[in-house]
Amino acid sequence: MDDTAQRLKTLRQTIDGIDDQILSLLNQRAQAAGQIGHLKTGVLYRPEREAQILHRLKEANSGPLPGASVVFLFREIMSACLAYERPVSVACLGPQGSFSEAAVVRHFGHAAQRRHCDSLGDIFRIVEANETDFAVVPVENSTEGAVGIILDQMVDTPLQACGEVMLPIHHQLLVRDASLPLSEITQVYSHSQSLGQCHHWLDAHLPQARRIPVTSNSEAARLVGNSSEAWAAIAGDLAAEPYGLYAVARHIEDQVDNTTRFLVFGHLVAQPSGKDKTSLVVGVENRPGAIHALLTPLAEEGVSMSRLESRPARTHLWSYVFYIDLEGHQSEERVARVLQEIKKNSIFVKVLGSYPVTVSI
Ligand SMILES: C=C(O[C@@H]1C=C(C(=O)O)C=C[C@H]1O)C(=O)O
Repeated sequence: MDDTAQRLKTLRQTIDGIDDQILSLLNQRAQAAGQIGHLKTGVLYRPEREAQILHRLKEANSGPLPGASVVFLFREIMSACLAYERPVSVACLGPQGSFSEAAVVRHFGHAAQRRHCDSLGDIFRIVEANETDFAVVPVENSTEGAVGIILDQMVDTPLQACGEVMLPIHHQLLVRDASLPLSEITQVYSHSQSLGQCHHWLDAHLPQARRIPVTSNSEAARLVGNSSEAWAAIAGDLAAEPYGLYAVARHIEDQVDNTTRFLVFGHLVAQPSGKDKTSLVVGVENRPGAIHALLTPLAEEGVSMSRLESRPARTHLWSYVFYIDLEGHQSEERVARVLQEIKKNSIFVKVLGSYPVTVSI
């Protein structure tokens, strides 16, 4: 055996020894998590505890593994530990291969059971009826803005927001026959948000193709996979393989840092994690200075606002509701004081929930 072969053998023995230790530790961890599970009632998943674990390990990490890998691996470890007791079930927009599914996996890990819904309209109802533990819904995109149908439903649902997910969105042009020239594509299918996010690329490269909005990107991929027409779909990587499609153009989104923010909804009230956000919907009177009065308490209490979005109220013509994200948990005193003041200056307030900010990877 030459010197290199000997070194390879020794290093592989070292790795085998480390793997044995990791395996034993993982099983010890699953058992400890299981014992905690027996002390709980209801859903075992605790978003604030998971966020604290990920923040702590990311900060404690001295490398050489990057923080993103540490977060990814421990997310999966927690997902597997939870599934050993009982996997969480999560409703998301489907069919298989959607960005919503990618958001579920990014937040809950691969052990989460996914329930794919045909339209965004069904998702809250499924969790409200206890058919799944949670729902993950898209609320805003960095290129296309708010997802209106979800904002409207958030006002009506009794569910609580208990987590957020930031997902980088990269679009691919998917076709059944990889040799099909782009100039021969007659129709391109996708969700309207995604068609909007790729608007400039489509003008430049597929000017002849009709753009057809459908309920989701993966539904677009499914349609194209089932047809022998010269059609294309715009969707993410996950949607290619299940429908027998090939990516003939990659990263066709107009903005390279295109990101969608999702919220997790469930029956669970997330406890403070130390790094939280609170989302609310506020209706104000249509009078001069109403918004100013609404926002003044924030400045006075030093509470930052990370989002302010207006949307027409469906009850009165030309009245608006505002979607506001504040930094902090509603149980923190200064946030509670701000909420009190906002209540005084508005027609109605609905606190959608407080939840840990996404742990970036
Ligand atoms: C073990 C617990 O339950 C679940 C599993 C966790 C884990 O694997 O570390 C963390 C939070 C919960 O989702 C706990 O609450 O501590």
